[in-house]
Amino acid sequence: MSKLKIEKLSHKYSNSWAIRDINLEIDKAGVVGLLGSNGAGKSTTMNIICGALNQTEGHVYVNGLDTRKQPEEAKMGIGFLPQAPPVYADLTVDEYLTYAAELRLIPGKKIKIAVEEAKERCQIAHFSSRLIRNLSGGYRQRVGIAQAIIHKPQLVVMDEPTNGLDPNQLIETRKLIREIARDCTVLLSSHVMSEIHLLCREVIMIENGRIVFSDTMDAFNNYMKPNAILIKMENPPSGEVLLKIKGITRVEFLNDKQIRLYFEGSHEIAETIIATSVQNGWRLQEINLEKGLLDDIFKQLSQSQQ
Ligand SMILES: Nc1ncnc2c1ncn2[C@@H]1O[C@H](COP(=O)(O)OP(=O)(O)OP(=O)(O)O)[C@@H](O)[C@H]1O
Repeated sequence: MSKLKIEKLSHKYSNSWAIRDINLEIDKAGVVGLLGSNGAGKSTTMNIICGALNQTEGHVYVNGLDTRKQPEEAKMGIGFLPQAPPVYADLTVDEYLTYAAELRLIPGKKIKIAVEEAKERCQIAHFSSRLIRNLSGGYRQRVGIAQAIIHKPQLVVMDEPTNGLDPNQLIETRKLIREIARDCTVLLSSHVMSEIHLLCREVIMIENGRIVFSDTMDAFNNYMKPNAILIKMENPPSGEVLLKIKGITRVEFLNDKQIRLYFEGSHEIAETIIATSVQNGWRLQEINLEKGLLDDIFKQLSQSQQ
């Protein structure tokens, strides 16, 4: 049974759609990244998965349970770290985690042990009686993560968990997330591509409320690399001659002047093609790396990181 299954999920705020027709299924442990620029729809999707927001259309199943029809049972299997950690600054770590355990309906006798275990896993036991307001951002985030795992859920949803952390805190928090994901699925959102690369086994990319990519990290790496080049030559040679250029793996004639060349290796292939064309009088008129949609996505992502 899949840990998380989403079917035709859409959500509308007043009269505009924030997410549209999201479908996905996750059934293994590990970190799954939800990648998208600001406003792409990550938080909306996560809030719906965790029952903090009711969707306009579609279904979410956690461990096979429909989150709208059986919300209490479904929520037993979910831990949630929202974008702003839901901690109370005036409570100590112990007081807050005890409260979180009660909210999660952990039986009274088992609360103490659940709090101790969560503190141990998040390495915050030495701060048990410290007021949360006196913790650094990184440790406050650890307390947020501790409340998300206190009931040992199989699915932990974290909305931009490393946002605003300094470089040291970032490394430590990512390490902790990796450890947590050893025995459960962590669905983590980020608008930072490098973070997704570092942490995730699978990637779901969302733009303008729609999934534009969903596959393994390896497939994502291949998808991100442009591997075709479109050229136009006045006097092109045969395909066999083009295949002799180092790195070219396939030649596709689109018409007698336009050709798509598939290649392996670096983008310097463009320079090789230009030089070879000049030497042989092929009269190259146009040359473009083919990336299509990705250019737009990258532009948006880089803008959102500025
Ligand atoms: N409460 C709201 N009322 C109206 N529109 C909203 C509301 N919350 C989000 N939106 C809009 O829905 C879209 C998706 O927002 P969402 O917060 O889900 O994106 P996100 O990918 O999480 O972005 P960010 O990284 O900035 O949090 C955006 O256009 C946003 O402006």
